[in-house]
Amino acid sequence: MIEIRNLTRLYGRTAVVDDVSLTVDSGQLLVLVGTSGSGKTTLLRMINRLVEPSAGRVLIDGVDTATLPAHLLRRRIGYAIQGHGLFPHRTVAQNIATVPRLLGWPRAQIDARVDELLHLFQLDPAVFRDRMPHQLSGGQAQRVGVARALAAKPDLLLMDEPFGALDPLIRAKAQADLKEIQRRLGTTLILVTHDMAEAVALGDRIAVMDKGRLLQDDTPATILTDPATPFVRDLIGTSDRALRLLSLTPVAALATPGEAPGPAIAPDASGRDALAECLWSGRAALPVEGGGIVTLDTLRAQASQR
Ligand SMILES: Nc1ncnc2c1ncn2[C@@H]1O[C@H](COP(=O)(O)OP(=O)(O)OP(=O)(O)O)[C@@H](O)[C@H]1O
Repeated sequence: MIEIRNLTRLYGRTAVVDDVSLTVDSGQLLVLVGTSGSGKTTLLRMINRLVEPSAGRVLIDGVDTATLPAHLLRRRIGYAIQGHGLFPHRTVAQNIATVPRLLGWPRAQIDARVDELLHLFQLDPAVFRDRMPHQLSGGQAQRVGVARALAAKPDLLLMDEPFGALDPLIRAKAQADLKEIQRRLGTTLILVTHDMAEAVALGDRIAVMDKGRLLQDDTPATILTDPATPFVRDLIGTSDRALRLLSLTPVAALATPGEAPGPAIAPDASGRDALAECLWSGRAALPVEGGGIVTLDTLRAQASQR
């Protein structure tokens, strides 16, 4: 569990992070959103002490991080940034191996871990192990950056706009992969993004910042239906909030008894997918694989402010 207590960072007399308190449970994915310059990166970097707080504390599993040497703390916390930050003169394998080597893992264990991660990110080790960063595409480099952050199996992973440079298709795939990996490994994850769709797709919780202050910290559904301030409402955007809300719910949770004609939809598709299929095929109800139907009426009720 991460407990951020009254964290403040001053530059000169300006508080760029201003008395922020937040708790992130183990295994949770918290997304930090906010306008440019609102203090997201500074808050993130105070957690691994790349930036020292001016006031306040960070506790990881009850231990005050100020009591640990900063370089040891950073080896325990994965950190991935936009533009990947790979070491340009080291191979992909050497980049991924950075923290395990610092931690003194045996050679064979490091090699096995590098291959495991390359497979996980769909990069064939035979092809990519010995490549240099300049021989990678932007998307490949970014995946290697995330693999490096995960290498030593950190319990906590901090990510700052990790998918910023990816095209929309690869980005959606990378998001799905990350969520799956995070669930499987039970990693606690704090991720900064500008992209509200990404925040809604990934976050167990979304924390909204403005001018160094935390405005709201809630589930995506509550942020969408009950924004705490006009700023939060504007940030999440009002035009497609109904669709975002639908994207949060799997069809299985919307199914009701009954029968409907036409091809069935998968139970793990989202309500948004179901709506799109209804509109596209001109149907008012779809059968759900495994039983039941999802109707336009149910989708309409789900998509409105409750
Ligand atoms: N080393 C520094 N010295 C002085 N001011 C700084 C320093 N680092 C950050 N700031 C200021 O602190 C504020 C918050 O910056 P921060 O990078 O945390 O914001 P952000 O929300 O991550 O922004 P973005 O979304 O644009 O990355 C900005 O106004 C920035 O100019």
